[in-house]
Amino acid sequence: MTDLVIRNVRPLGKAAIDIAIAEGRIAAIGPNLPANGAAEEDGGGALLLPGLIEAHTHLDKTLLGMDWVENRVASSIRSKIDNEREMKGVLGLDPALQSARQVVMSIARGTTAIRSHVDIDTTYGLAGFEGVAATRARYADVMDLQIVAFPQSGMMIRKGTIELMDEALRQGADVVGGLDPCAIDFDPKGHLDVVFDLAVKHGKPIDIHLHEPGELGVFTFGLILERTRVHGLAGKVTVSHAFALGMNDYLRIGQLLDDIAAAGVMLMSTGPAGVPVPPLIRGLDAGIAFCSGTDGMRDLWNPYGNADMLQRAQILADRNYLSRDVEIERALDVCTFGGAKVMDLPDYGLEIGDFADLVVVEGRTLTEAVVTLPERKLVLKRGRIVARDGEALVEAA
Ligand SMILES: Nc1ccnc(=O)[nH]1
Repeated sequence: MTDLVIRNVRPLGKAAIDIAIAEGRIAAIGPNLPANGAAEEDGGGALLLPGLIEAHTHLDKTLLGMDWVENRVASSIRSKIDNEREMKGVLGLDPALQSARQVVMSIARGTTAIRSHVDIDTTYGLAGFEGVAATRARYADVMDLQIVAFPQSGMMIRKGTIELMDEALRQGADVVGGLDPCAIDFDPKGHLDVVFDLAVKHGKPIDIHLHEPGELGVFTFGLILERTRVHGLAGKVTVSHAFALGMNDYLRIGQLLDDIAAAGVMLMSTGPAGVPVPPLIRGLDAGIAFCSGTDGMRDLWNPYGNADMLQRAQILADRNYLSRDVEIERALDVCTFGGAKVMDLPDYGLEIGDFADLVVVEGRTLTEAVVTLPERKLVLKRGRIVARDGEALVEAA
């Protein structure tokens, strides 16, 4: 039985058709579909996209909805980590409430799946994980939420963190995180052996923050690729940020991108200004799966971000100096199909049988939508309308 028919939408910019939805999935695609008494929505000739995928953020620590906090921290990663760990307690940040606020903002912007890194450290223990896990349960029918157990303050340099990581994974964290094995943890072999051992023990994928620049990051990449091959984890390992791949040595980086593709390691880039970034088109052409994300937003690291993955596609395209429509569409693809691949989301897409995780936006072409960032007219999760005209239909408080 059909539950909903969305009329006159253009899937990925193609010719206008109707979409029928039944039991949370796309049941039919074609012109003038019968409603058979089901609800109907008029798409008005707008674009139809699969749900946007937020594949890298930090839901546990956004300050959304709280008082403004003046950022006075030095720009080094070490300073940000230490400042944040201290200030979270001072501010009384509540990971369950804060993550709920960002999830609702994401829904309003058309995101239907989120991968969030969540801090695990010896100061707060599993509090962040428990808060975001509560949010994951609360919004389970409107958002796919993956939790990465993330040793933000380091693992080898803070005794007791490994045990907490293990416990978070035992309690249902979905992904094993890691962070700068050399630059923050001062023990690349120790750090990566623990990360890969935890992944094998719990049967979970890996997503490692790698801010390490240049030679240092290239060195760490070698260790990650080696372990990915040895453990047979192709398609299960993501390296986030990967700034080293922006290094100005095209022969070397070209070879490394090919090695990353061959190992089945995936990449996440937010397209930040001011730091080198992995070359998107070269990486995609090498066959690497890319995803993107908002990263930390309105938090103690930086004041920016609005959880809009359409805007993220624009930032990613702009940062990679893309101006041709076909290339800008590839940046959008990273924020839809790329994220779904990295997160291993089943039945994602716009084919019959896929989950009806959908976004309707104005735009003559996909590139125009990336450029103009229209309000999301309709957002559906598993066939249910969860946002309309830019407003989420679920609440945070
Ligand atoms: N970009 C980042 C945000 C939060 N934590 C990190 O380690 N990195």
